[in-house]
Amino acid sequence: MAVATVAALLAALGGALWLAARRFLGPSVQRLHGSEHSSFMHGKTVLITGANSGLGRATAAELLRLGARVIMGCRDLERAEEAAGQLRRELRQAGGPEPGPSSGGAGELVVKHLDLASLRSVRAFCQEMLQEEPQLDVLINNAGIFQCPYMKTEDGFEMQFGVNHLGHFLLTNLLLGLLKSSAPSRIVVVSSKLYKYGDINFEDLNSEQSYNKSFCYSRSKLANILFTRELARRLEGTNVTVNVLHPGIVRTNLGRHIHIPLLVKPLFNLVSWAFFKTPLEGAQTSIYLASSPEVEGVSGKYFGDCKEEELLPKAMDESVARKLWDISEVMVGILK
Ligand SMILES: NC(=O)C1=CN([C@@H]2O[C@H](COP(=O)(O)OP(=O)(O)OC[C@H]3O[C@@H](n4cnc5c(N)ncnc54)[C@H](OP(=O)(O)O)[C@@H]3O)[C@@H](O)[C@H]2O)C=CC1
Ligand SMILES: CC1=C(/C=C/C(C)=C/C=C/C(C)=C/C=O)C(C)(C)CCC1
Repeated sequence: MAVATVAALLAALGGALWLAARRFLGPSVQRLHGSEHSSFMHGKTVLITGANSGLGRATAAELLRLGARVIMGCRDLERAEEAAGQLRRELRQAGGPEPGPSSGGAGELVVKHLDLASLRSVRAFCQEMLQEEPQLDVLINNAGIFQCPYMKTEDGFEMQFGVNHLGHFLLTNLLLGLLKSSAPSRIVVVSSKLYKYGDINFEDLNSEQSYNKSFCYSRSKLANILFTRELARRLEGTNVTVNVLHPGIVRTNLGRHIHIPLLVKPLFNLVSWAFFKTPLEGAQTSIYLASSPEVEGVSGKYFGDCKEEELLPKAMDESVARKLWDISEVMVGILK
């Protein structure tokens, strides 16, 4: 008995040491543009949805470091201002570009209210953008909600489809004119590998007949990819590109709706700490698509770990993409 206990303790200790070594001694994140500050994105204005947390926050931090002017489109202004304050402090401490009248916007961070679960909010946000912003070089559709209980948006859409797809669909469409007049410009869409388990059921897009939270998340992420491919087709010849990515499995707040019993939570935390990407690691493909000259002119493609990847046929079905576009236009009330 004593031998078994000692063996179990030694195994646990060995496991913990191995995990710690993996985290601390493993390769640190390979930053795309080096660890030094640069003016790579100087003069560019970037809008990131959901930039107060996780991948969006890490993407904002890196693009600021590269000299961009970043607009954070967030639903909770208090959380957003808190994140913005931290980002500004981090940038200052690291000696990044100091925003001011002569900086040309470099390192400037702007917070704006945007609730993607409300078409009214999306419209008001875009109106403000069009009034105040003379240019928009990069739009990053990053915000997302994962496996929430059945809920509806202000306009009666199932929440995951409403926020992850429809809110961003309206946002992008209302900002297209500004993106076109700022060309060359880019749109980056954050999807997920879990798209593989989704289907577009046109008969019940709001999941009123049956709701499966995993399936609905996957469906919304498949919609992100179909939207990207249809938009790329529509944007041919405009010098506005649109690409979609999966970030890998990343330790963020996305799992907030997953219920884990209190007693096993520390174990889940340990596992996610050891095996998930950090937000900075997960954000690399978003940063790459937003800023790298390597993808200039590339459009309609799917990326992971900063490389193009193949899609399943269901994500490349042009007739489904067109039908989804048409129905989404009706759902969000875009008048032609
Ligand atoms: N983490 C992962 O492993 C993976 C993430 N992804 C995708 O990455 C993206 C970013 O998620 P991640 O950083 O992980 O998760 P987080 O939960 O950390 O960030 C999500 C962001 O989206 C915002 N958001 C949620 N609902 C709305 C809304 N109605 N209006 C405006 N903003 C909203 C959140 O705001 P608030 O803080 O106020 O809630 C938050 O800022 C998502 O699209 C997700 O699907 C894809 C694959 C894997
Ligand atoms: C980080 C973390 C959690 C897990 C989150 C997960 C598992 C998120 C998965 C997201 C994926 C795979 C999204 C794909 O699009 C827990 C266990 C909730 C609590 C401990 C901290």
